[in-house]
Parts: sequence; C-alpha cells; structure tokens
Amino acid sequence: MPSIITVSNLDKTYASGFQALKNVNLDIHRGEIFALLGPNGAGKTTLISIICGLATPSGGTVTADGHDIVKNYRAARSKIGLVPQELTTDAFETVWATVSFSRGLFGKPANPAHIEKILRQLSLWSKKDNQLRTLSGGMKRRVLIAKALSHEPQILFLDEPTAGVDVSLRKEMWEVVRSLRDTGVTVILTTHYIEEAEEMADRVGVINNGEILLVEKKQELMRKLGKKQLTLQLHEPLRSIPQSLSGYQLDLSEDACEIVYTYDTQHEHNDMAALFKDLSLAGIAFKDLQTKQSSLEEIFVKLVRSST
Ligand SMILES: Nc1ncnc2c1ncn2[C@@H]1O[C@H](COP(=O)(O)OP(=O)(O)OP(=O)(O)O)[C@@H](O)[C@H]1O
Repeated sequence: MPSIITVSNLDKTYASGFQALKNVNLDIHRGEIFALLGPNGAGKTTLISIICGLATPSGGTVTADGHDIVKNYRAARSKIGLVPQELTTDAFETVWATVSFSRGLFGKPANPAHIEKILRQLSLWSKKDNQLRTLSGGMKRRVLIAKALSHEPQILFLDEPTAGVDVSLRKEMWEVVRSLRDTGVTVILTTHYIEEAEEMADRVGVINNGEILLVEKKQELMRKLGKKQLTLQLHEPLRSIPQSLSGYQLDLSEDACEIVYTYDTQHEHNDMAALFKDLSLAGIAFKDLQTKQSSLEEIFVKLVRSST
C-alpha cells in the first residue's frame, strides 16, 4: 500500500526537557482509516501537532503526500485538514460563510462548487444559511469537518471526533467518516472510545509514553492478541475440574454449574473438538454454551499495562 504520511525517527523534547515522542516511525496508507490509540499523556496530540505543523519536531522527519512538513510546510499543510474538538468560530456566522472562510485561510481561490459539494456530502446543504448557534450538536460537528475539508485536503485528522456526544450522534459521525473514506480521503483519528476504533479503523496504532507499541490491521490485532471464552452450562454441578482436563485452561464457576474455557483465537478449531471429546470421556455433560471474544478495549488495556 502506498503511504501518504511517513514519519521517520521522530523525536520531540519540550522546552521543559520532557521527551514526549521517542523515535516514532509510522506510515499511514493512502485511503485508510487509521486510529491512533493511547492513554492520556501518551503523545497523540504531540504527534498530530507535529504532522499538522503546529509544533516543531526535535529530530526526525515527516512527509505528507511527499512534502517535508518543515522544509515544505505550505505544500504539506495544504494536503491536511484538521478537525478540532470544539467549534471556536463566531456563533452568528452562517455555515456557508464559516466554511468558505476556512478555504480562504489556505490561500485557495473561492470555489462555491466545492463548498456546495462538501455541504451536501455532510448533509448540511439545507442549513447553509443558518447561523452556527442555531445548529444541533451533530450539525456543529459536521461543520467542523466541512471547514477542515474546505481546502480540498487528501488527509483528514480527527481529534476525538465523538468526545462527549451521545450514542446516536456517535453513530452518525461514524457514517460520515466512512463516507469520507469512500471518497478517497485518508482519515487519521484519535479516540478514547476503543469501540470507535473497533468499529471504524482499518488499522490501529497504539502509543504509550511517546513510543509506538504496535501498528497492525485491526482484524489481525484482534486475531493475534484476542482471546475467546467459551462458557459451558453443566447439567450437574461439578466438584472440581478432573485431572484428565488439566491440559486446557478451564475454570469452574463459584456455583460449580459452569466451566469457562479460555483459548487463543488462533487455535480454536483443533482445541475445541478435542475439548468436547475429553469432556465427554470425563462424563461431563452440558446443556448450553456461549462464546465471548475479547474486545479491542481489553486488548488495548493489556498492551498498555504490560508496556509500563
Ligand atoms: N508544551 C508542553 N510542554 C511540556 N510538556 C508537554 C507539552 N505539551 C505536552 N506535554 C507533555 O507531553 C506528554 C504527551 O502529551 P500529549 O498532549 O501529546 O498526550 P495525548 O496522548 O494527546 O494525551 P490526551 O489523551 O490526554 O490528550 C504529556 O506528558 C504532556 O504533559
């Protein structure tokens, strides 16, 4: 996959002497949705600020669509749209004026056809003459995206796109982001809602203490690091797990009516058939079963814990 952003050996030490990024290497693929996950203070904002030219690196390089973000700042920046968390523009401004003004900030000539296209894409066309203060929370968030897209960037950064919004609005935002990806925009988002990354991201990067811990296709990450649990509801309570089953990771519930089997998602088929056979040999019958797969959240928490 061709890269649209390449981060090489990036370091950032703030004036205080604090090292916020340590030799970060990262490739963002053209056309993907990439989720950058990390606990508070991990370095996400620092990394994004450097890529967007809002902070200077202490070492290393970043290119955006082939342009060095320091040496060729203007060209690099024109490729990038940044969606902040909050709308800071004049509440009495109209949607149309706000979005058109953002385009002007990048020195681009007016292009009403483009502004119309993005307002339609973001379902804001009927609100184009509304003042910002009259919009719902969801519409305001979409105005932020429209502003960031006004200068026709190919890369869109979304900083916590659904922080503090309700469930239905979050789902609406996910739809918007997916539709942007479908038009060829590369999307990089930071989020504290791991469920959001699980839902949307093609690839996931985990950062902690200024270091990238891993970058992986989401499906691959869940397959490699995920665990599954199978719960068997027994016909009769069991006193203890028989010795003949000690080769499996089995736990007996407190009421002795359930056995919980934890296993790697990679080996499930072989192990499962053998387990059922061994259970039957041990005379253990069950009346029902359920499986549960570990979420990206559980994987993330484990990863971050083991790195600190
Ligand atoms: N201007 C600054 N001067 C000194 N240290 C800073 C500065 N900005 C950030 N830091 C420190 O760098 C580290 C990374 O901060 P950063 O804001 O990049 O984290 P983050 O991953 O975005 O966190 P959050 O999820 O809380 O927004 C933190 O320890 C923070 O205190």
